[in-house]
Amino acid sequence: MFKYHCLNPISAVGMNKLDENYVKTENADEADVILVRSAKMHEMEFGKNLKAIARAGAGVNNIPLDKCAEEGIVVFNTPGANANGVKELVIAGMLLAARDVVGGIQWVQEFEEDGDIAKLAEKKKKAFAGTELSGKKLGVIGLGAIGVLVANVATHLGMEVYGYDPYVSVDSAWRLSRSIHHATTVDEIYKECDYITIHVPALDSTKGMIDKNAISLMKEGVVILNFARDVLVNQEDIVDALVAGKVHRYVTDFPTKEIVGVKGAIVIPHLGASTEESEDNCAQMAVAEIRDFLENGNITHSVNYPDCNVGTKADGDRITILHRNVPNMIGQFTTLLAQENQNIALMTNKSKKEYAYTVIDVDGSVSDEVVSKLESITDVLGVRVIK
Ligand SMILES: NC(=O)C1=CN([C@@H]2O[C@H](COP(=O)(O)OP(=O)(O)OC[C@H]3O[C@@H](n4cnc5c(N)ncnc54)[C@H](O)[C@@H]3O)[C@@H](O)[C@H]2O)C=CC1
Ligand SMILES: O=C(O)C(=O)COP(=O)(O)O
Repeated sequence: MFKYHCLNPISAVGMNKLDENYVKTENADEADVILVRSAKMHEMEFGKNLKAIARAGAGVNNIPLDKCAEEGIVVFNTPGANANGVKELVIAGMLLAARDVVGGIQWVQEFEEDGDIAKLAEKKKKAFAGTELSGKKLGVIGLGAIGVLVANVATHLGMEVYGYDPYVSVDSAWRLSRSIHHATTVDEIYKECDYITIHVPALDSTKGMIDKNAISLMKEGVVILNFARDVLVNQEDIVDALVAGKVHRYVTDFPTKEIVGVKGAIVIPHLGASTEESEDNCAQMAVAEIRDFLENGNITHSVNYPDCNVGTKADGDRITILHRNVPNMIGQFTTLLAQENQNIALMTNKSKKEYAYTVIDVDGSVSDEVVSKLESITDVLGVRVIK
């Protein structure tokens, strides 16, 4: 029996895939697994039973990944599961920036009842007119799940698309339309493009990347779209650029006290992934990941431990060990199991940066004493036996 706790509401389409072996708890301290969307977890203390955190979504900057790794907690996300939802809103954002659709709708709503709205609209409409996307240059920074979709669809709107991502994955590169211009520096995007959209994670290396220096390289009247994270854009600098007219529109999915109410800012209340489809996709993927991890020890889409898939367990016990990626760990595990007269049927070890994961299937059953001995090995961070 596993206990799960939800820090945000998670779609029932996913939650319904948890069977009778899973029970909900309102007490995070006793949970085996926590499901979360954007709730901030940095200040949380984690209970001793916690084995996994599943982020039903892409960005994991709300979760203390290293602290979790050190406490033997595997953190998962759901790559690509909400990318289409975000892509569609980015396109809407570009259209809202191109013409003053929002201003026009507000004007109609505020119209006094005794006037001739049809006649007045024809006089007034020039105030809300704009430009078309077709023929404009779009720069996409970050060609992951979302960036690739945005880049490809923009080509169908007649835009000339520039893409920049020095770490692009092979999968993303395969998915990218051949007509996308490969920018080798981010400055090329800043200098050439009429619309610039960012789709990178919030990391130390990306925070504040759109600042006054970056903006100074951009075209007069550029449109910047940020559906990734507020911290990627220096809030003071973007406000100054909007006030000065250098940036025509800043479309963001992240309200901050600095940007709300600034002329030229189109601020959306973090709706990128808030579609039925994205919420269902994320929840289903998150639940599948935690079930496979808790029931079989397999890791898929972890952001702090290596992925590792050894299939379902055979008749004997399966030992899973989370540990630091340092020499002689496997030697110590196998020596200990040999001393305990355990025959190893299967063994896999995977590593990712500072952390590693070893799965060992034995023919027999593992005692609590063996688990304690494994736990006491230096650099071991978590041991579990799946019976
Ligand atoms: N508004 C919303 O509701 C949503 C926002 N997001 C945000 O969007 C971000 C991107 O999401 P996905 O595309 O799904 O993630 P992803 O991980 O598939 O793609 C991120 C891409 O950024 C690239 N990258 C990293 N550093 C870079 C740099 N300095 N310059 C250029 N490229 C760089 C990576 O190589 C990768 O290809 C997430 O991290 C999250 O913060 C994601 C989903 C929903
Ligand atoms: O997946 C992401 O990174 C998002 O920003 C979506 O966040 P949400 O699940 O809507 O709170």
